[in-house]
Amino acid sequence: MIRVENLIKKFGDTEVIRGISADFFPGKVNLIIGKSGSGKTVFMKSLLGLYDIDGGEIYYSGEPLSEMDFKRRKTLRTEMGMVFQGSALFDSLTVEENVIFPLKMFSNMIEADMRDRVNFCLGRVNLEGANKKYPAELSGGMKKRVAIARAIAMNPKYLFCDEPNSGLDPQTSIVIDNLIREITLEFGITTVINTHDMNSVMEIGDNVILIKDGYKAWQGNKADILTTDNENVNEFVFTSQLLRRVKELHLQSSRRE
Ligand SMILES: Nc1ncnc2c1ncn2[C@@H]1O[C@H](COP(=O)(O)OP(=O)(O)OP(=O)(O)O)[C@@H](O)[C@H]1O
Repeated sequence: MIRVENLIKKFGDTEVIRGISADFFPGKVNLIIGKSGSGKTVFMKSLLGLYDIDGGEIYYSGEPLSEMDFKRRKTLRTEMGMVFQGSALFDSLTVEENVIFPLKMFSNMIEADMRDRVNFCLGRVNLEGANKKYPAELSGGMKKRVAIARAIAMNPKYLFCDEPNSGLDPQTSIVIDNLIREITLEFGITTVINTHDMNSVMEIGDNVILIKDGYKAWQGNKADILTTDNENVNEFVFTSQLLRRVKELHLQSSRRE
């Protein structure tokens, strides 16, 4: 579990994250949504310990991040998987070399066990047999799946994904969303995803946090989105005609029941 208490992050005199508190539970997909520039990336980088924060605290399984020394932070890093925008694979390495990379860097496993783990992870993302391919030979969706396989190679407790669907078509996005959700549930991972993608929110949003101008403007789940009268949610989520219509129909049918 990750607990964030009254997180504040400034750049110079400008407060970019303005007192956000939130709990992220294991086995749940937690989505951070918000307009461009609202603070999603700064929030996630703060969680990862990439920024020194200016106030508040982040707890990993109850342990304050600010009190972790270098050695403890390094161990924590091995408990985190990351899927970056654009997949961030090493182009000169094969699929299996990409996935084995964190194991070689951070584990003491023997080579045969590492190979087994790589094959398990590639199987889990339905990429059996792709071991010897290079990223350039893969589609965008396949690259994302390799990135997910690499992110789970170390059996992480926490998984962070920054815009995992960027550059993917809607159908492939759903495949990736569902894969992340299945893995989150199956391995009891605490997953935090930054996204703009409303399809993702309605598909896998167990716990959704809307950030506006650096503060938490709303929190709920995908079902709550259809019923809330929070103006910030409606402004952000229902800019799409289609979603607005879906919400109207949903409210009409619940009034009839
Ligand atoms: N290193 C930095 N120095 C100064 N200001 C920064 C820095 N990084 C981000 N900011 C500012 O913090 C605010 C939040 O930025 P952030 O990147 O978190 O937004 P975002 O919600 O992730 O946007 P997007 O969806 O476009 O990625 C912005 O006003 C941005 O200009």
